[in-house]
Amino acid sequence: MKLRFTKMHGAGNDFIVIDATREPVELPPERWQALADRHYGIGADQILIVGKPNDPANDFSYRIVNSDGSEVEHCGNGARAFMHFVTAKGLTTKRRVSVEIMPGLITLEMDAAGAVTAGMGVPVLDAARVPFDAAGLVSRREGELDRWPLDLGAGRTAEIGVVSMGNPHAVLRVDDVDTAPVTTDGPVVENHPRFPRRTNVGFVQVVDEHHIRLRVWERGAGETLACGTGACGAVVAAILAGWVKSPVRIAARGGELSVAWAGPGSVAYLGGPTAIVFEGEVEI
Ligand SMILES: N[C@@H](CCC[C@H](N)C(=O)O)C(=O)O
Repeated sequence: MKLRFTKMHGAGNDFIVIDATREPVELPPERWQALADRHYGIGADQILIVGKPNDPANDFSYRIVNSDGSEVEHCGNGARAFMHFVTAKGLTTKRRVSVEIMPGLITLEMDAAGAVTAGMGVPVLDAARVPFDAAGLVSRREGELDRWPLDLGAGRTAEIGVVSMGNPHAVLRVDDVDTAPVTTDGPVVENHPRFPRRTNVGFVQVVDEHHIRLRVWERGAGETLACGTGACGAVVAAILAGWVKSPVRIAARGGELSVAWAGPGSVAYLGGPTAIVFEGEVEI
């Protein structure tokens, strides 16, 4: 059987997008993993499955699968690419759509010039709900941010903030993202036993009060060229700590994102580029 797909990216975070609005598409995790493989498959950081809403009051539903085959809660660049996709494919003529994802509803908006802003939901700041197991740890409070000492083994400790954007994020401040231990400490933090659902790991360099540089080691995908929920998690942590003020420009390796957040209890908004790269058909 053949499956039609669209290859997209958002600031270099790349996706296989599948239209499952007419008929559902279900594959086992190892098949998704094979499609995302960069040598034997199409290649992608995530697979986005566009579906019909469960509640007819909403416009769409949307599932996200990491390149390791794990299904996850949220994907910020994916959400922006999603809006671009449903518009380009004529699945909607609306400029603003409500989309069901695992943690709840998100709202995506496209302006007349085609730029998409994703309402990413209200960040969860309670460590236990990230989820992060802080039992027995004492945090160092910086502004409104708890910075937790995380044991990395071999006598090393990283100081992390934790935020959930629906999916979990650990945020570390570094002096220079170019020399940060993203590919070595990233997987250690991702799989740390204090994160029962694993975590995404953001390494933040503050450039000035409206500008950060960011590299993200993504749960289930490794380092990506940009991460939208990672950008939101990093900006939320950085605002709480008093390092930056909203709105914030995020320089990622694959392009520039922007995040605006008015503070605890408010929705975070994500902007940035998206593109369709090619269309294809694959045997499944
Ligand atoms: N690239 C994404 C995040 C995708 C999910 C993440 N790897 C997770 O496991 O939570 C983004 O743009 O947010």
